[in-house]
Amino acid sequence: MGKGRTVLEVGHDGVAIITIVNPPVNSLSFDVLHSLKESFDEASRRDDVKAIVVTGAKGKFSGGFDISAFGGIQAAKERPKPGWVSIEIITDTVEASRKPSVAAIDGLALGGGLEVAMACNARLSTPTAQLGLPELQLGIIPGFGGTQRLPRLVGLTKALEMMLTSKPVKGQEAHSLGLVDGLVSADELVNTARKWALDILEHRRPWVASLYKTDKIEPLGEAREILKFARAQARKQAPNLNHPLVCIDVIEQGIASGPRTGLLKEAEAFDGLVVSDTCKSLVHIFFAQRGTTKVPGITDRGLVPRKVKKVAILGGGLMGSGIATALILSNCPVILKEVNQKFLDAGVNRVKANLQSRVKKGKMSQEKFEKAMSLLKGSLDYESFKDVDMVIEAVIENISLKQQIFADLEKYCPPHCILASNTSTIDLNLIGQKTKSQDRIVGAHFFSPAHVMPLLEIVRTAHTSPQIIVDVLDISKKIKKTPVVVGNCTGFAVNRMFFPYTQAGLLLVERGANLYQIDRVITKFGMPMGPFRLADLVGFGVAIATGTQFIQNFPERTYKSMLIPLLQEDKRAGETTRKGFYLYDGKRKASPDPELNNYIEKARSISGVSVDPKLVKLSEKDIIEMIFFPVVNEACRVLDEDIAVKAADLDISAVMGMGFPPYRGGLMFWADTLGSKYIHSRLEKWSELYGGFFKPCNYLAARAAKGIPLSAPKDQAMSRL
Ligand SMILES: C[C@H](O)CC(=O)SCCNC(=O)CCNC(=O)[C@H](O)C(C)(C)COP(=O)(O)OP(=O)(O)OC[C@H]1O[C@@H](n2cnc3c(N)ncnc32)[C@H](O)[C@@H]1OP(=O)(O)O
Repeated sequence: MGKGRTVLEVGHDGVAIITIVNPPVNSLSFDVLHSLKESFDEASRRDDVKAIVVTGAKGKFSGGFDISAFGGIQAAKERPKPGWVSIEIITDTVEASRKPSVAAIDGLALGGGLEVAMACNARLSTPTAQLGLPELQLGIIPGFGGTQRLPRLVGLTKALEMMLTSKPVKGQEAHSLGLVDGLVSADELVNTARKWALDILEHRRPWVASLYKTDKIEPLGEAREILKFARAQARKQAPNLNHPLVCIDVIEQGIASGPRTGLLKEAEAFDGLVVSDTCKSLVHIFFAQRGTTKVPGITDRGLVPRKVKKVAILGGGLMGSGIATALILSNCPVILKEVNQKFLDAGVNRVKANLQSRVKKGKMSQEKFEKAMSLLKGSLDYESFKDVDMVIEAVIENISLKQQIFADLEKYCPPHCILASNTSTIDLNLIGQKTKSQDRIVGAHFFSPAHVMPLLEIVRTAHTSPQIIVDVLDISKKIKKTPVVVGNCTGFAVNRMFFPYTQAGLLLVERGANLYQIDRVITKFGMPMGPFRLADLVGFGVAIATGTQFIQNFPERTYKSMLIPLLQEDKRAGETTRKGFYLYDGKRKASPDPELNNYIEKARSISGVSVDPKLVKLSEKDIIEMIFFPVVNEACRVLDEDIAVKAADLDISAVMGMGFPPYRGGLMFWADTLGSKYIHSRLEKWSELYGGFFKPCNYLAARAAKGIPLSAPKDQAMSRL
């Protein structure tokens, strides 16, 4: 069975409508591309066809090249010659057709989809359609002529912005940029496009080949300045990535040597990038992100999510107000409950401040701000909880307080209501102990700031009903969070994986490694912050509280350093006190503190360890491995205990919860590029030298023994073990 096609229909007016059909997003598979060429050839041949309209089925023009075909391209021994799509099909067949063509764009025209549209002689779109070239997000560059045509349609600066940020523009903006020639409502779209195509034929409208447009392109000297600036920006923003620079080079080639040379250079560069590790990693992340909502035994039962029309939040602190902000931003009415008027006012003001900062940045209109605020109601009692569909508890981490709250909720909320807790450390079974509603108790673990961070851990206990999980998955989609369904344990998936990150840092520093060098190397690897800068940001109060949880639950593998408590004792509690591992100025700029050595020496003597010359001169590679392999080891335990459903979910958790660089494919994907055998042997060695903290877990040992990837599903691995 083929993967999609185009359908050609010729009307009485002599206009051939070529429709791209490949659900769900009409992506351009090779079958679709071949069929597009055949449809154009047929339309050119047929005497009854005067002009052509290209459109997409069911309100979507096209989501671009078929990303699921990348794997095949990467594995293929022989590949078609560069440019057979961008030159032979898109340029020499579509754009060079003897009959004028108009793209009728509804829904989306992304990547290859927009590139096909740009090769047509005019474009019409609905005001809300999304148009963009997001290829860089996948580690490639536009490969169907986008690097050449977009600058010629919208100018170099805007084209660079659209490609380098991968952000689409809406039809309305596309029109003002000159990317589309007219805005039309969805019902009128195809009919208007038909007339437009005939108008071109009859010279009532211009017949434009975008590839040869010159009016929007700056003269070469000026263009080179703009490109130079873009290069500097790209190097600064993504120092580990090469493909943004390749994209800029390809654009430059087209401006300097002409668009056809540019097309060829684009095709060659695309062919090189599509097989790169960066592309493989980012494509993995693309599918892994969409895969988190597929939970075996839960989402395959045909359950339909129930509508959540109103949510109550308990606690207006940092987390509660952030969660309330996320909900009202997605048009969901919220009741925010606090224990007294002062706290309630503070909570409502936090929500207000969150939204106002959007208004200030120009991301939100005053009207939308007022609309969002009108969805928030404060409350000091449970009276208004009678008709809520979901409650999210976000009070301080105190077991008996939470137990009381859940017992109250059972009394005041309707029986269908989802009872969620945002706890990050307390066992959900304990929280629900005083209720008979264990089946509707679920964890909704947001990350701070909750209205900004994209991840939501949905924590299920052995009693949580599948319907509740399906409901919360649906809510996460509505509030634009990526959900990961995890099991109930200390730290769930993200905090559990994150814990050894700082621990490894502390162990190394006590044995003589340079703290600031560790942070530098880890940041260079691609993390937003190294373990020490992060600990400063989170604050030592939280670090010590979490540490206590881990010592209680995982004593055999928790490294008990006194460094953080010693600093805390001296009122150096991290960034909020302007002193932690670093010193902070008024602008939050961190600088190293020579006095830190005194604390390190004290901690060293308490731990009874001495400086190890090997650890004083660690290479960058060693630092990366000694910090991250314990993280990988913990992730293996998380998988072994079925806390996470699949390794790809941990990749997404690492990328969205920890800031692990997506271009390395997430934690487990990255680990598999190094191999289970290698990781195991390194950990084994270090555990002999430095103790149980590094000891490889059984899951890792078993896979290393047979050379099985860490991310291979358990059932597949079992058959090989
Ligand atoms: C040579 C060319 O220059 C190269 C290219 O064109 S590369 C491709 C460029 N295009 C893109 O990057 C767009 C990628 N897609 C997206 O951003 C989003 O999917 C979207 C905006 C199109 C739709 O978003 P949304 O409505 O939230 O639905 P979403 O869940 O993401 O996607 C729906 C399904 O379509 C699939 N899909 C989306 N775009 C696809 C694509 N280009 N190829 C293959 N499958 C695609 C998704 O995997 C998902 O499948 P699933 O239901 O089995 O999980």
